[in-house]
Order: sequence, then structure tokens, then C-alpha cells
Amino acid sequence: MPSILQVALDTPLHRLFDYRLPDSAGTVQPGSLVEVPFGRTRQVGIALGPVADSTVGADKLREVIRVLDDRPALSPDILRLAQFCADYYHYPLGAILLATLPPRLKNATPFVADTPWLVLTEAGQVAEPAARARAQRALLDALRAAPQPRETLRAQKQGRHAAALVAAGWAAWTSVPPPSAVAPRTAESPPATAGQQAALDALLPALGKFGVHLVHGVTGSGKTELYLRLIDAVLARGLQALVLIPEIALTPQLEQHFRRRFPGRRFATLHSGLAESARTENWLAAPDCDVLLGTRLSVFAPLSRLGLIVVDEEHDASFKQQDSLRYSARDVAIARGKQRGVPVVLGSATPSLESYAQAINGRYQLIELKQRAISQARLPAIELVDLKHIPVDNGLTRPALQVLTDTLARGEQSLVFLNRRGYAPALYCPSCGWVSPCPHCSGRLVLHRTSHRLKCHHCGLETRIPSECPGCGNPDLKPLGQGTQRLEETLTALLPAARIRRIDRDTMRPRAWAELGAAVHGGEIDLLVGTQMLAKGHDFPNMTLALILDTDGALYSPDFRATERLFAQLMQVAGRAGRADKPGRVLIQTAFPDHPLFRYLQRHDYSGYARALLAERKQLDLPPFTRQVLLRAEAPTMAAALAFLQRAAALAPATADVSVFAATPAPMARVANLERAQLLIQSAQRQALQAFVRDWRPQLDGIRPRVARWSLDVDPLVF
Ligand SMILES: Nc1ncnc2c1ncn2[C@@H]1O[C@H](COP(=O)(O)OP(=O)(O)OP(=O)(O)O)[C@@H](O)[C@H]1O
Ligand SMILES: [Zn+2]
Repeated sequence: MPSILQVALDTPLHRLFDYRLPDSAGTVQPGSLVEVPFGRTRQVGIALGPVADSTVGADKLREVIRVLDDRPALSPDILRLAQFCADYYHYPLGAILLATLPPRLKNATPFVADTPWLVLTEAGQVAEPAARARAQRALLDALRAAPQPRETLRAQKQGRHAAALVAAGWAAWTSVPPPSAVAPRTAESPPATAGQQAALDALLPALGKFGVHLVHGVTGSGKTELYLRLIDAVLARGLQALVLIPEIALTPQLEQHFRRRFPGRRFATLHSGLAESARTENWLAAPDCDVLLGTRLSVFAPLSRLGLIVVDEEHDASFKQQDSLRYSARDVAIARGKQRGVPVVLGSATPSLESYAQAINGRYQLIELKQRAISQARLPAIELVDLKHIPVDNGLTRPALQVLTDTLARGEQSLVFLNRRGYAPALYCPSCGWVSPCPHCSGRLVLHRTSHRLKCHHCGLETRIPSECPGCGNPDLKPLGQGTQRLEETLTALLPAARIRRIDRDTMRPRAWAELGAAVHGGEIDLLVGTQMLAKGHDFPNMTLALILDTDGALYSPDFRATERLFAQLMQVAGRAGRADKPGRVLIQTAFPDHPLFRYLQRHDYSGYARALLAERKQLDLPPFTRQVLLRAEAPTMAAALAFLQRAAALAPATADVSVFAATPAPMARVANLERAQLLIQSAQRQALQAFVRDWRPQLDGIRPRVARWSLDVDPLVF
């Protein structure tokens, strides 16, 4: 009887694959990476374990090519977490498992040997190729032979081999001191506020077991300090903390803060902005680090001594991945906490209604920080500028300009928020009405003046700015509406003395944030103009004014989450003002000052508005009172996309507890030449909905004619 190994591969197929294991391979630990033949190619897969029997005939079974024992195996808890995701998101296990690995480890070429080596001689010269190859072989042998490779390599670090190891991507194995060698010191921290202390008193006893704790703390209430104290307690027990944050931009800032606070501790960061080699190194270092700080993908990082998971700004939409595996890192974090028996702390000044509802009904522990941490700091006064009565010029009203001028005169900083990047949302022909359509999408091409382009923010198309109207030849084309570039231009003209900096996706690279932070703190900037990037987590003590332009589009949007999102965004932007000793002020330009959202906002009443929205959702049978799954289809024609969905609806198992709605065109109906349609499925019972999709999904594979693409989105956030 040959032994048979079950292997997960990165394919769209919802199945696992059996391979014959040669006797020479010995026993293979589940989670090991193996190279196997697949069709006419070879693939790296994850060994899941031996199986007694295979449906494939013994003569048809192909053989494992080799076990990649030069890299660590996925731990059992990651295998379990991936299995949860496969079941919950109805996505192939193999694709999930391979996606958790940094790209370098997925290469079948020997991991150590394929990377460029820097081998130095004793004299510090770069060694000649033959010597390099010898050193490489010697190190590989050492790695294979060493009963405890890390120990061995650590010893070698003293010698000249260190550089070679670093270059080979093994830095993580060598530069990490063993846990006992670290003498933890905690840097000076301010005395906790009464609110922070009360929160700690509630949270500390929760360590050591699973539970979800929602920290609802007003902007500037010192949630970061609370996390730090909690993490301190976790590290003192010899355990690790995983901290998930929404934005790459915030990592350097936060990392610096954490490092200063815990000198001598081992940190690792993971996010998609890291170079491949750094990402691989950090991933390898994760099992030995004390604190892992990262964006959503780090929820799958290998952490052997996990003791706490923190999800900061838990309401943020970027925790949800919008393609391939459409997971919510917040929800996966909760699943991981549950599997590992570890507490999960969700923090936000504006929690998602999903989380807040769970806190109200008692499933999550609700912890509130109601005051700003700095004793003199008050929440800012919020005023509305009524656009129905006050004229706008280039997007700005007179009162808005006046407060900007006053703030500037006092030597304080301001923030101007406009959630639209580019110069203008469209280019317009006054004579024939042409409005820069994207040839491939249902959206408009956005005018970018700085790069002299028209750009589609949906499909990425870029063209030069036409010198005359493509419709009628009129040479006098006009920008339509306001974007951040235009606003920057206007403000520069109106406030020539102000030092202005624009912050949006066109200007910011992750590295630029540290420099920006220093410039704002150092008083080198008077005015920040930007998109929602500005709204997240920044703490600038001299910033006293937040000016918010044109957010009305969201007030009457058909998206049922639009008001929730707008409210959170406005609260977050407003929350950047007056965080220290100087009082803050917020001005919002709106044509709908009577909208109830503003009443709650002016009272800083998150919980009042959240409860009002929840009551509405309950009445309308919307999430979080119902669970949703969206089947999305894309095809060259809308008719084909809809036909696929109608066929899918006809195949739906009849279940009393589950409603299947009519297939409809997506709100953004065409992107990159594909028409998009969707079919909504919903149920008050998660279990019923899950069971429904489990039965239904396999049938979708068989629908003919096929569409270009279809996918299931469990708990969809964007429609
Ligand atoms: N116990 C404390 N004593 C004095 N100052 C504190 C204390 N805790 C936090 N602070 C300060 O209060 C300010 C706000 O803290 P922090 O940025 O953590 O707030 P936050 O709750 O994360 O806010 P947001 O949700 O707006 O990002 C920071 O300048 C921080 O240094
Ligand atoms: Zn486009």
C-alpha cells in the first residue's frame, strides 16, 4: 500500500488532490509545502495529511515531487482558520491557504539558494563566485542538519555568514533573539485617565479567554494608550499581540510609537506596501515576535503564542477585501480569537452598526471612553453652513474662508476635507453637453491637472486632455465640480501666505507619512487639504479647524449604508480638531442642514444616531438584522449577466428561511467593458443562509452559457 497524501492547491476548484508519497519522503507534517505535478505543470501546494484511500485509482495517482523542507510549514491553527474561511466564504481551501503565504515561499525553487547571496571574505571583500557557492552549500547543510536551526544560525551570526544569511532571506531566523534573552523595559507612559483605567479594569480580567470587547471611545480619548497597556499585560505573560489597522499609511507612525513604548521587544509589520523580500522576512519573523502590526492580511500571520487581537478602527471598510477571497479581516480575527481562546478587542470612535448591535445585545462587551484623554481637550463645536442660502465660489463659501483666515492668523492648523481626488470629477463641454465619459465604464473620466491626464478611477484608463470637445469641436472645455487638486489651487490663490499640503492617493506613498507627520507636528504646514486618508487616526495637537466641503451626495444615496458611512466619516474628520489644549471648531457646508444626521453629529451623539439607524434597519429588515450574500456576475452584455443570475435563482434550493431577490444591474453597471449584475440572497438566520449557499454553490459551476466572471460575496459591504 503506497501512502497517499492529500494536498491543497491554488486552483478555483473546490476540491483537494491526492498524491502518492514516495517512501523516501518519510512522514510529512500537515501544513508542509510540497511540490507536485499538476496537469502539465508543477505547483507548490500544502500537505494536509495522509488519507487511507483515494477515489483516484492507484495507477493514476501521481507522485509528490518533493517536500520543500527548506521553509516552515503552516501551523495547525492557520490550517484551521483557513478551513473556517473556506466554509464561511465558500471559497476554495487551497486558494486561501496559498494566499496566506508571502509570494517568495510559493516558489518551488529552493528558497535559500535562489536568492542572491552576498558572501564576504574574512577581510570584508565580496567573495568570488566559487567561494560563494561553497558558503551557500555549507549554510544549507547547516540548516538541514541542525536539530535547532535557529540556534545554530544565531551562533553563526557572529561570524561573516550573517550578511549571506540576511541576503538569502534568512534574516528572520538569525536576528531574532530568543524570548528569554529579552529584558523587557516599558518606557514612561502618562498616568491612565479615569476612562482608560476603568476600561483596563474591565479588559485585564478578560485576558486568557475568548471574548469580543468593543471599545467605543470618542475621538482623541486615548484608545492607543489603552491598547498599549493591554498589550503590556499580554507581553508580560510571554504572549504575543496582533494589532490590525486599516491603513498602510498608519503603520510607520504607529510602529514608531509602539517601539518607543516597548524598547527591547520584537516587532514585525505586515502589509501589502512592503517589498516582497521584507514581507517574506517579516512573515518568517512573526512566530517569534512580540507584537505584529499590520493591515488585513496579517490576520493570517503565523503567531504561535497569540494572546490578544486588537482591531483598531474596526468600522473601516478596508478590512474587507473586495476581490478573490472577499473576507472581512475583523470577522476573521474574531473567528481566530475564538479558535485560539484569545480575547479580541475592537476599537473605534464610530463602531460599525454590526459590532454596535452585538454590543447592545450583550454578545460583545461594550467599553466606553466618553472623554478626550487630554484633560483640557473638548470635543469641537460643529457648525453648518447652509448652501441653500449662502453662495459658493469654487467650492468654498465666505464663512468657510473667514474661519480659515482666522485660524491661520492665530498660527493654528486647519484641515479641509473633500473626498474626491483629482482636479475635477469631469471635463465638460458647455456647448454640446459632453461630459468626459469613460469608453469602458459607466463612470466619468476625472480631470487630473498635475499629471495632465483624464483618468478613470474604475478601470485605470488614462488619456491626454483633449484640446477640443470630441463631440462638437468646441475648444473651450471646462472642469466640472471640485477635486482636491482644484481646491488646493483655489486655496493657494486665496490664502497666499498659507503653507498648504495636499493629501490623497495621488500624492501619498506609505513612506511619505512619517515625513508629513513630522512637518505638521513641527509647524511647517498650516493647511492640509485632502480626502478620507486624512480622517484616519492622526493626532495633531495644533490642528483646531476641520472644514468639510460637499458631502451631500451620501445623504440621499440608494446605498443603505451611505448614512452610516457618512456619519462615521464626518465624526472622524471632525475628531481631528481640537485634540489638545486649544478648542476645536468644525464647519460643514451642506444644502441639507435639516437632515437628522447633523443633529446627532452636532451633539457628538454616536450612540443616539446608531440606535436610530438600527431601528430603521430593523424595520426594513436590513443588516445587521438580516444576513446577506451577493452573487455577482460580469459579462460582455447586461443581458448575459442577468440571464446567468436568473438561471442561478432558478437553481436555488427552496428554503422557507431564505429569500432570493430579483437579479439587477449593479449600481456601477459597467467597468472595464464588462457589464455587472447581482443577485441578493438574505436570511435572518446565518446558519440557514450558510446551508443554503453550501447546497447552491456547486450548481453554479454548471450553468451554461458561462459568464466572464462570477463570485459570491458573503456579508457584502459594497453593492
Ligand atoms: N492617559 C493619558 N494622559 C494624557 N494624554 C493622553 C493619555 N492617553 C492618551 N493621551 C493623548 O491623547 C491624545 C489622543 O490619543 P489617541 O490618538 O490614542 O486617541 P484615539 O482614541 O485613538 O483617537 P481617534 O479615534 O481619534 O484616533 C494623544 O495625543 C495621546 O498622547
Ligand atoms: Zn473606465
